[in-house]
Amino acid sequence: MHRVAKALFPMSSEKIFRVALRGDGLLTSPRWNKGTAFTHEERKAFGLTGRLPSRVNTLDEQCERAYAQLQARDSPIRQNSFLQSLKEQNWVLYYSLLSRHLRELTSIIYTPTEADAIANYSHLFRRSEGMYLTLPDQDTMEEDFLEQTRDRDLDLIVCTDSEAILGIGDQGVGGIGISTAKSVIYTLLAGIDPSKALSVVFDVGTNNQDLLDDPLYVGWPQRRVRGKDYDNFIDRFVQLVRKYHPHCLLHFEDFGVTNAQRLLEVYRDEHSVFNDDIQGTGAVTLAALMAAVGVTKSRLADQRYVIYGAGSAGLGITRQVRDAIMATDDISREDANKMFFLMDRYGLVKSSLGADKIRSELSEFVRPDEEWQDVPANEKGEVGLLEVVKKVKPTVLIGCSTKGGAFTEDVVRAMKEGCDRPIIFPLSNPSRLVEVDPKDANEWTAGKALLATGSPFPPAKMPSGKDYIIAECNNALIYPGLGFGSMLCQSRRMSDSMIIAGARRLAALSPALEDPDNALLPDFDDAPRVNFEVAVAVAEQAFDEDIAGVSWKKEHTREKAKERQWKPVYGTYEPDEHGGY
Ligand SMILES: NC(=O)C1=CN([C@@H]2O[C@H](COP(=O)(O)OP(=O)(O)OC[C@H]3O[C@@H](n4cnc5c(N)ncnc54)[C@H](O)[C@@H]3O)[C@@H](O)[C@H]2O)C=CC1
Ligand SMILES: CC(=O)C(=O)O
Ligand SMILES: [Mg+2]
Repeated sequence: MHRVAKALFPMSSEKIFRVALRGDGLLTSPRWNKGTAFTHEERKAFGLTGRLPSRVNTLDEQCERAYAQLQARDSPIRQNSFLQSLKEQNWVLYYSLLSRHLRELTSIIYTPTEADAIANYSHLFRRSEGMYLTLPDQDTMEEDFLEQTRDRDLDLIVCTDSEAILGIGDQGVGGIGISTAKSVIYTLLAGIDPSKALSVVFDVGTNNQDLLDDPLYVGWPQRRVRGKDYDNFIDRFVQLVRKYHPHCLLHFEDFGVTNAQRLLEVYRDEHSVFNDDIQGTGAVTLAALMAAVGVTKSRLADQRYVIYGAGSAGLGITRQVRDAIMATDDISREDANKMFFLMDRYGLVKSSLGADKIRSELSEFVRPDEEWQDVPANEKGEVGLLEVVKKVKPTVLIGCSTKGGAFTEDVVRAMKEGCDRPIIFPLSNPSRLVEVDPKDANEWTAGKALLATGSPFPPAKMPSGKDYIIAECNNALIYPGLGFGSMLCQSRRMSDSMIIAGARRLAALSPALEDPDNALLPDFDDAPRVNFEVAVAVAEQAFDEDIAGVSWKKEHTREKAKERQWKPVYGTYEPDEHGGY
């Protein structure tokens, strides 16, 4: 989208804009459209008088009407479509409505409902929502990129190759829906100006046979391209971002497990890149664990960790927590690694499984076979979760396996036998894939489990009759702040210490600090404040490490962050005689 209007003052605090659009052009621009909120003076000045009914509405009234229209949609997926179309009409109204019903509507535009919207993308398709880069068209990538980004000052690009979407696997071109949803969350929770964000899908084919067989599938109907051709395609794009938008944060979302960590390692020293499933999930889980060990009055280093599902999220969490243990408790990497027991679809990650099953990235965490000789295994020599729990007596059990119900009653009860306050985080999304319903885990542990989930769940009842609020340990509670902090200070990269600083700030806001029976993490309704605090901590850390790229000083971080935030409020428009820019 080309810029057609300019703010007289910086975007966040200004109220007056000179706008070059008129008539239908203005009404069909989601960035500038106000619908019935255009004043009579504006209607005259911009050729809108005959295009709108007479009454001028306030934003409050518009939100009230839109909310009633939304509620008339009888299913979450229809509500998702309604909100998608509202976004295409009027950004201020869309974001204002979401902000007013944050918890309720986040579940519609993000997990769990967005997973269904993505799975049905080709059937729900109405219009473009970002940049579709298809592998066979790569020779025109630079032209296509400039077509959409020329004259735009981008702060953020969210991209996906759609191989591991939200726990529902390979979704081909429909994965653009996760790029846009994550980008919306950046605006909603961190105030990123939506006109400075771009959503991208890399369509490198799909191995989802249902999509390949679907005549209405709108993506490139070929099997996934891998290897050098894939790497070159992604690299072309990253180099374009570096060339034209050197300060823009490049956020990777839902890449497959064979590419996610690898790409992060390749690019993280070159540019400010961030992998949300690895780093965002690692950070929010670290914060929840810090809060949980606060409740049990122990240290991260005192725990025994079973991580069930050793993919991007599982390994990201493991490394993040391991690094925090090393940094906090002066423990060697080798000793810290020994605290973790990783599991995947073939059971415990142990040495006899061999390189065909164990990805090289897991090598630090492979358990020696000798340790498991006395433990029952199946005919393939695989050790299951119940056996691992009985032997290890974990104090922490984290699920990111996409295996709904994997934490069975036997497993949870066995864990409770080994420790008084089991810390159980079934993090898989969407809700139907959760490893254990938190209500059950609470019941099987007589209310002793400290719980957090990836998608929203209703409170569980404690034996006292009090509600136990299930913390939503979703990376959305932290990634917008991590990203905003990095954009704000234009850090050359997103360092591990910046991420740990963000996690510490989030943990310091835990309601469980006030009362151990409270939720481990702040309520999602508080996510904007929380992400703001995270952003400030992250940017301040970048100054401390001397990787901030701005000329202002560290002590101005908070005020700069406030100034920079985009808010969904209408300004006053004046015609721009000179055609804007
Ligand atoms: N709460 C949050 O903020 C986040 C939650 N997630 C969720 O975590 C889950 C995994 O996501 P990613 O790590 O990105 O995917 P991934 O595909 O990288 O990892 C999944 C891992 O689980 C393993 N797995 C599959 N079936 C299994 C089984 N039956 N038993 C044990 N392991 C099994 C896979 O082999 C793979 O290694 C998804 O449901 C995703 O939605 C992911 C990122 C953030
Ligand atoms: C939350 C998220 O990033 C995921 O489920 O993949
Ligand atoms: Mg994700």
